[in-house]
Amino acid sequence: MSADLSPIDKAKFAAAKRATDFVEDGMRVGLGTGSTAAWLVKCLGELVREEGLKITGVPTSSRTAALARDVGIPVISLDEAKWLDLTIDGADEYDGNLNLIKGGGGALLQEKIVATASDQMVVIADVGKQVDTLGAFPLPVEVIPFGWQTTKVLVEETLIGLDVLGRTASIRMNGDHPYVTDEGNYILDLHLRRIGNPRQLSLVLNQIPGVVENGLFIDICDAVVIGYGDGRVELRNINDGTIEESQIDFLEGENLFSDLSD
Ligand SMILES: O=C(CO)[C@H](O)[C@H](O)COP(=O)(O)O
Repeated sequence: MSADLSPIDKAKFAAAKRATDFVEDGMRVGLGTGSTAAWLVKCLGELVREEGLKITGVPTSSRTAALARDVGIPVISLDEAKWLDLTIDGADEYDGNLNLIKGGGGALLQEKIVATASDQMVVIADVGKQVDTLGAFPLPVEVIPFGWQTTKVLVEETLIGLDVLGRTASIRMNGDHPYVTDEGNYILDLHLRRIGNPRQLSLVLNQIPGVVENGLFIDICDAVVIGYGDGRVELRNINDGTIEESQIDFLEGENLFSDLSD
């Protein structure tokens, strides 16, 4: 059955499965959003249903909340949990310092709040997300709908003085209308190509009126689990610099592979 999965899905599954090793009984766990995080939620659901793992999940989007409930993970809000032991989430890019671009799935605001409210954040990703310098992936910036076109101009003008290669922003669309986030906001995607100073960019963007949050995660991620299509996984820990390698057996996912939906 695993032969039906694309190499990229196998890599995502392998990273997600390995990341379940971080989850222990009694933990409050932030559940990320996206196709890699969906594998994690499915793997955790299986552990809850079949091995009696006792966790409480705090989802980072309405999509993840629905999936978590579907697979049997008890779900509470961040306000109910207040603080989390661990968040596991995907990413659009990660660099050597484990700084991230997130928000390709439009959930960056809840994802950043939840990850920041966690003792530990672990990113799960296929190796294609690894970059030397952030910025090839368009940087998502969540803005309030009121005056968004003015905010877009302000954002583009702000980029002029910064260490980036591209300086245009586009409004993310859903068919004929702007894409609307779970918080009722819009997303501007910034086409920067190269971000020379992610920390500075993140600070500057968040000072622009109308900007709610940006998709740069600086000093938030503690470890990344990198999956490969052949089942190999690498765990890179930013705090102690260690790299651990292991191998995931795809037979462990047989029951999950019948449903590939996010
Ligand atoms: O930030 C995100 C959603 O807002 C996702 O984590 C990111 O887009 C990666 O998604 P995928 O695992 O589907 O590649």
